[in-house]
Amino acid sequence: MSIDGELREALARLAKVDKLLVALDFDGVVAPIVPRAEDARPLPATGDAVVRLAALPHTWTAYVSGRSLASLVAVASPDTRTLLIGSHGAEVRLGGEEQPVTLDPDQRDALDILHRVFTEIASQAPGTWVEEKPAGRVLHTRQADREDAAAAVTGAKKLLAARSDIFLKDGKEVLEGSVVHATKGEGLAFLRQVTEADAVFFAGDDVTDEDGFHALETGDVGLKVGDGETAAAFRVGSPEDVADVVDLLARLRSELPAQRTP
Ligand SMILES: O=P(O)(O)OC[C@H]1O[C@H](O[C@H]2O[C@H](CO)[C@@H](O)[C@H](O)[C@H]2O)[C@H](O)[C@@H](O)[C@@H]1O
Repeated sequence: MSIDGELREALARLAKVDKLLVALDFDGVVAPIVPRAEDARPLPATGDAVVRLAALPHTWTAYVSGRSLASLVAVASPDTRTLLIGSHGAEVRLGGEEQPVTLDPDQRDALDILHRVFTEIASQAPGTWVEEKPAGRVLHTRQADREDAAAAVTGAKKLLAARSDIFLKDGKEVLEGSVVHATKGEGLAFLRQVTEADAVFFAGDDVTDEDGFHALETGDVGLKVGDGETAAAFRVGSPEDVADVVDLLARLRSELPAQRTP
């Protein structure tokens, strides 16, 4: 892909900041969307650029994902330098050290109810299935007939409408439910704080990534992948394009004289 001039300029500016955080959503950004969640894998070019960035001084890389940490680690195989935000902000791994989510008794009861509703719906809608996370459940509909998928999501939302302790989010052919209120915006703000980054690059493709784009500040760069409304300043079409962008950022930053000596 030829990278648009304004995006190229923004990357060149970003590459020069003292402390840089490069944060990427996983599914649909680092890894192309696939029918089965467990089959998603990073594009090699993106994974390689992330490793090169993480090796540079004053440069942090992060995956900011809706997946549970366990699922993210299984599919992304990140090295321990890459910071991880899982479950849309509810789980954190810094330097290989996990800060797992803990649930109180009321949240555990709510998770049981969420599990029962989603599994009951999935048992009646062929092609749907339920993914388990420490603080939530995901009703996957990608492999279902479109009418069955829509009916399953509508039915689940109706059954959970009165629950103020279960937070629902629409995603790409999924309905996510969580008993912990967390957003990628909070996840990014936390990473900005712990890394003391002077600027942040964030790329995302889904509606839940908009919380991340809204958390960006002056001097940051937001990159939307694919179609749909966005608060990001820049847009590319596909994960393959993201690979080109992250590779360019890694090259620009590694070419700076200050980056050559750790
Ligand atoms: O925030 P992300 O890293 O993008 O995670 C969002 C959800 O991603 C996964 O589901 C999505 O990707 C699957 C594999 O490509 C696809 O089959 C599914 O339809 C997508 O919605 C993951 O399974 C969820 O837990 C994440 O929340």
